[in-house]
Amino acid sequence: MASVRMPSPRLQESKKTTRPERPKVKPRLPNSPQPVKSLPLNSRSTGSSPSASGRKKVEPGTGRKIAALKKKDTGEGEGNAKGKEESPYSSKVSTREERLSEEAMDVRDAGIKKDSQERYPEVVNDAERNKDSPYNSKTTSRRETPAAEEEGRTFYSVAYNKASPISSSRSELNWGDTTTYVAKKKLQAWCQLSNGNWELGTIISSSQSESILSLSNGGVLKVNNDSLLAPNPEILNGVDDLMQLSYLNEPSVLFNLQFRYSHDLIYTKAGPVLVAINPFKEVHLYGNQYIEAYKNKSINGPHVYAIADTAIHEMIRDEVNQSIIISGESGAGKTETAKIAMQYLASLGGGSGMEYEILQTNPILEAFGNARTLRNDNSSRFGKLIEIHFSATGKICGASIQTFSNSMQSRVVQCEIGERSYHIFYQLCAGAPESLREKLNLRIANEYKYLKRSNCYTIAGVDDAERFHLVVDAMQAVHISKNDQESVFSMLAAILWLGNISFTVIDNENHVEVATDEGAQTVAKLIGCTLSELKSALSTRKMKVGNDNIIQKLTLSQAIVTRDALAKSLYASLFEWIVEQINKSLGIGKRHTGRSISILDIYGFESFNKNSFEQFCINYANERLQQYFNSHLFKLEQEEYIQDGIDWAKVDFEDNQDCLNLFEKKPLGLLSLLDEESTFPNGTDLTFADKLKQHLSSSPCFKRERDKAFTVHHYAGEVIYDTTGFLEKNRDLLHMDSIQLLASCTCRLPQMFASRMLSQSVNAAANPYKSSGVDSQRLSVASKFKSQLFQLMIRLGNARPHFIRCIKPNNSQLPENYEQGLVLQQLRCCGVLEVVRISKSGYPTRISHQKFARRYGFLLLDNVASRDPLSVSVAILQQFNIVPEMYQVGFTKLFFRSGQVGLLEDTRNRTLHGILRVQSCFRGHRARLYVKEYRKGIVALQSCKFFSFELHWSVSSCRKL
Ligand SMILES: Nc1ncnc2c1ncn2[C@@H]1O[C@H](COP(=O)(O)OP(=O)(O)OP(=O)(O)O)[C@@H](O)[C@H]1O
Repeated sequence: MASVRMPSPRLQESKKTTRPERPKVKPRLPNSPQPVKSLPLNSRSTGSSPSASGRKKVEPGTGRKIAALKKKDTGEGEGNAKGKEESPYSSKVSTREERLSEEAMDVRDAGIKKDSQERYPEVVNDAERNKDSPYNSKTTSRRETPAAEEEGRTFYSVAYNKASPISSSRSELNWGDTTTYVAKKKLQAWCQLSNGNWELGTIISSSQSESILSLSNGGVLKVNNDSLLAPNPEILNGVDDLMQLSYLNEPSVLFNLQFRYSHDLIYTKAGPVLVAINPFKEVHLYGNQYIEAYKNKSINGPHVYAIADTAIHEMIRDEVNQSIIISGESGAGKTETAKIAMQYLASLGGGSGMEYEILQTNPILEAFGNARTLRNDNSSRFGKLIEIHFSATGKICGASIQTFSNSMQSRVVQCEIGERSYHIFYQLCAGAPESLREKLNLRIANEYKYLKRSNCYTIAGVDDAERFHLVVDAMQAVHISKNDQESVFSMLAAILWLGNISFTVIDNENHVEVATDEGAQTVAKLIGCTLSELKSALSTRKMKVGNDNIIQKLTLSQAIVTRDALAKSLYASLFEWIVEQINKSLGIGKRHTGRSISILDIYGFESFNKNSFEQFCINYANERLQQYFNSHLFKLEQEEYIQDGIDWAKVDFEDNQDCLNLFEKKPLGLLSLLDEESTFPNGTDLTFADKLKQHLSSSPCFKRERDKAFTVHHYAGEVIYDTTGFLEKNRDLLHMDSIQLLASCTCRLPQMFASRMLSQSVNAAANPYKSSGVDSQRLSVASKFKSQLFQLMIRLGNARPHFIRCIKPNNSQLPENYEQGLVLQQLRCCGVLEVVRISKSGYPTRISHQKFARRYGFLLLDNVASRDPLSVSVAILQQFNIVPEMYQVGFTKLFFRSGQVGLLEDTRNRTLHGILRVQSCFRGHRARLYVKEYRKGIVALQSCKFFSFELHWSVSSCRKL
């Protein structure tokens, strides 16, 4: 943890010159008793208050508008809506006397409901129905909900009480010294269960150190008081920005997201970050109606559209490039989110036809770069940055795509049981027309050994043949000619047939010869070489020893490695070539302004039971992105503080430079040592692991493990890497004989691939990590990845970022299933909790002086009617003895440390609660007096009537007589 205490020359300068004088806050007089209109401050009632502590104002009506759009989309009827609005309060049956005594309470509840519905209509209505919500605990009575913000309401005076200062140690709720109160009021708190999940429990008894809580399943739990965390007021359930939470602890963040997710509100802001939870089902949040609504600003709740909208407007207004950085683990929804953002940009910047081409790149890239994995049926095995360029008038005029991959090609020859190779292979086998099938000698997928190994050929609900036609159409749209398309399909078929090539052992030393079968013959035909050239390239190796050229026969295992390396290399080159063709087609038009919006869809941090080279590269990339993310967030915070003239030097932020040094340092960093070991002919995964332990043990982010493993302390947690396969994957060698084979082919694509490989190996000669011998060592995979990453960081550095963090709620890819532990782990990994932490360590709650004065001014003893909001605010801070470290007074706003406003809010609520009690007592008393008088009057009247009746009776009886 690096505590950043930078001198702020800009701040100091502004202090001298432009800065208006900051209000002087009188030092607190610790021992002077302060009469304050409140109940004890250290305690809070059952977590419910209409807090306005949030930094951002909730847009009134946003949810209602979303709900209205949803209804329009789904055709939901009016009756339903009415049903939803039914209040549990309206059905309450009570006697007149009860109603009289509860009048004050009813007014209060109505206030809350009105306030809630105005602020979060969709959430409040649903909340009432959602009995399973952890917030809707049965033990929490609505009657305990404190009063709402209702400025116009008149209150009577309240009992005075001595104020307890809000101490710095109480930034989170501390139960220690409020035990009796806590137990008596049935307060709630977050407690962690043995399975790691958090639950909201009701405190039934509490001592100095421990509390006993009752849980929703009827069980009880004894926990240490220190482990209890404060819940947020109920009114904050489902807020659309986590920063609005008074208590920014993990369970509160988790449950707020869950609350929204359960209402199909999959997007939530975490300050500057958009959190998107994968619904794994169709949610009615997209389409033209929504695009129009976001465009017209008639709704502005958190959404990918809102992010894209901000990006496009800021690009035009400030003439600054923008980037939308989407990350998350596999299956979290990054690719879908990227498509949604592209859809919005295409809709806003469309008109030239280019937007259609850009959208058509998706089916191509998905076909060639996505595959079914155990975690995602449509998993992208590469990262991509799509940069969309705009003309001066804000119209799309071009785009370019950059891809990032670390050994994506290995999937071509091997993938796990139940997974698939790249979609395009299955699409080609299923959808190629007859003429193409004949030309390529195509078979069905399960006749190819490369596809057969994982024993998975189809994906539920996906028609590969149909997809093939979509890919062909998309290729057409991005101007890949019919000839080129055919060449691409020939390469794909050649790769498949390569896998079917078999070898015959010809001597005792296990040397082999390529069998002259259908496999070899078809490959030779498809790439345009002779059968003998192919056979020699796959079964022999030419070597130069001194001045002599020697031909060495390969053993079976060497031949298989050579064949597979050729297949992988062909696929990697083919993918690169396709991206290049797309880029040519999307080439930037003449009306280019130099302004762009880049969408980055990149794999998130990964930590599995077994972590290999792929996770090593991915996590390294994420460390870089995290540093960028942190420095950006920190910068944003800093800007706001400076703008308001407050001292921002007290904000800490997590610096991951040590971890980056561990990866990047030369010559003794993980990447350098990996490249060095990869070039040693005798280097093995074990010698690599030993070298790491020998040289890097002093790094704070490195830990030795047994055998071939080592641990890295990443920003998102510790990951144990197993070095098995590291060297081979990093070398990604292609035998020079194979390159020469491709160079000698008559077909255009293999020729082109070969010349590129040769030029890369020439360039690599200038690289200190070049390989020796005749093998073509292009740049090592890790080095190539690192240089791609540096290019990416340069591009991002020139743009203003917008972050979207995708979260996978469960591993089964099922809707309505929210696994707390899984979500929490991702929130940590993707930096959402870091945002929250940075905010917590700074001053996350910001309230304008006007709003603060209006909300809390009535608590002051003095008459403040004539005073300006700033001095009212300062007076409130003084009266409540809020410790100066807990807040800063800005020019326009007050900045509070986390939890401070929650405490102030409690005071306000208790005060209002007291007022209501006094009101109800008074009204009860008045009502009783009234009833008494009334009864007296009736009795008097009745006695009169009785008298007159008696008189009447005696007169008429007399008459009868
Ligand atoms: N907004 C959404 N609405 C509906 N379904 C979604 C949404 N986002 C994602 N999904 C579902 O989740 C699946 C996985 O999403 P996606 O492929 O975008 O994940 P990813 O994060 O890109 O994964 P990977 O890193 O493996 O490529 C999609 O195929 C889709 O079924």
